[in-house]
Amino acid sequence: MSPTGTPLLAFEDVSVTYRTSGGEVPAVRDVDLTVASGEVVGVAGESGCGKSTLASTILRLQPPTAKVTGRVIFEGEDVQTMKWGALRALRWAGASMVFQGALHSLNPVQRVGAQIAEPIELHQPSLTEARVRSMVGDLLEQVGLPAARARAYPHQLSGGQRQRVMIAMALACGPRLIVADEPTTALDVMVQAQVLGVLEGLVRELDVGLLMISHDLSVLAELCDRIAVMYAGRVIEHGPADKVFSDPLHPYAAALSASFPRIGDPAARYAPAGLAGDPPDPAELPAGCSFHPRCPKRFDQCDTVEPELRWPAETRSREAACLLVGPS
Ligand SMILES: Nc1ncnc2c1ncn2[C@@H]1O[C@H](COP(=O)(O)OP(=O)(O)OP(=O)(O)O)[C@@H](O)[C@H]1O
Repeated sequence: MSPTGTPLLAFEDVSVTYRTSGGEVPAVRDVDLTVASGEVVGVAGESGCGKSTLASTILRLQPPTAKVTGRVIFEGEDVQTMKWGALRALRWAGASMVFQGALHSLNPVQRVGAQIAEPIELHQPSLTEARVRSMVGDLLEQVGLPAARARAYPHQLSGGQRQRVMIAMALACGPRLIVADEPTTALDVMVQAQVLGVLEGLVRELDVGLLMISHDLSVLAELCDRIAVMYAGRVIEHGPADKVFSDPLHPYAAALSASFPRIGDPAARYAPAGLAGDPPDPAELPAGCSFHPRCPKRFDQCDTVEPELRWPAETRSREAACLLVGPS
């Protein structure tokens, strides 16, 4: 929190619906979540649960077919309604994003130094070329690369080095928030740990907020202070990272936490333990709890009642949307 108690980022009852030829797709539903300065918050869930859609609203990057309701508040201002000038200032300098797969995000025919320099030049056009070059060198060193790598093209770097370049780029304009969407998914486990270590170290050192999105709860458990687990567009569990991972309240969070520690078995890493089937198509959500068709603990009421995200009395800092958790 800031000294005034305002979080850096706050999703307030945020829902996102895509208009498609097949009808409305409710990709995100009623999400409340905050990130404070210096805090690392994780968003977990299987593919299609709405993680990236939620993240896209922070910089108003959602496609025009998406309708956002609720409020996405960054440093006290609603990103979804702010004027274009304020939005331009927000992107890179207020909040920046690190996406999955640096190979696709970086321009293959431009040296990486020039790519890191671009947002700096955009936001501080008065800086001299030499000053920008020196800032780029410093940024590369901050992410553990020699400054001379600025002259490399993306294909001359390893996957881990490219992802470090993406982190350097995200830091270039001194943002207060970094949003990292599956930043290390394409990397092998060792390199993944190194890159995540760099990211976390910098966030803590610079007192930047980090919203980290991943399907891998074990990765989030290592880095994050808090984790929100999403299913079918909703947050279904939220609490301190170690608790959500080691002692999950919701049966879906339990399945996610049980699936990922199996290093070296890539197929198993992505399948939540003991769960049959796939998450529902958001356009055809089941009645009641969206998770009930896959839930090992389902009982009759689950087919008709959609549980609210609530604070169980015995675990004040945690909440879960399950009829088995807390008073019904
Ligand atoms: N532009 C779009 N138009 C229509 N539906 C979309 C669009 N983008 C995403 N969706 C749908 O919204 C839902 C949420 O997708 P989203 O990409 O946010 O999930 P995710 O959890 O980030 O998954 P992944 O990890 O695979 O990116 C999915 O059902 C997806 O098919």
